Amino acid sequence: MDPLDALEAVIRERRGADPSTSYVAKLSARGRAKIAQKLGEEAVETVIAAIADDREELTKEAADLVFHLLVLLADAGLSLADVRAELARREGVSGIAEKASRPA
Ligand SMILES: N=c1c2ncn([C@@H]3O[C@H](COP(=O)(O)OP(=O)(O)OP(=O)(O)O)[C@@H](O)[C@H]3O)c2ncn1[C@@H]1O[C@H](COP(=O)(O)O)[C@@H](O)[C@H]1O
Repeated sequence: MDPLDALEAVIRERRGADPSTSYVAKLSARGRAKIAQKLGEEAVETVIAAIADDREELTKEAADLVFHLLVLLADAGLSLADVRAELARREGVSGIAEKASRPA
């Protein structure tokens, strides 16, 4: 199984766990605004690592960012499948536009 799909499944399961033993449950219990705030903080930390050209830190912050995005998506009842479908739709749209702009 893809590691992101596996993490998404764990997050869905842990949302209902005991907040004293689960970070996902604890954060989810604090509500959508708090989850979104954490995502924003991780995004800022990712930007700082990128600007500092610190590849090791950027990798870690990117992992934190993706993890918190998955927690937010789960809270909103959305999934990676929804994001993949949107990306595929855009790829389809741009693919059609690219073909249309090519000379016959
Ligand atoms: N991948 C992660 C993961 N990445 C980051 N984090 C947590 O995200 C938090 C971010 O750090 P911060 O210092 O910003 O946050 P904090 O101080 O804990 O919280 P605040 O009080 O500041 O809001 C840390 O507590 C990290 O442990 C994660 N917590 C859990 N997972 C995975 O999620 C799954 C479920 O975890 P549990 O819900 O804990 O069982 C497991 O597979 C875990 O490996």
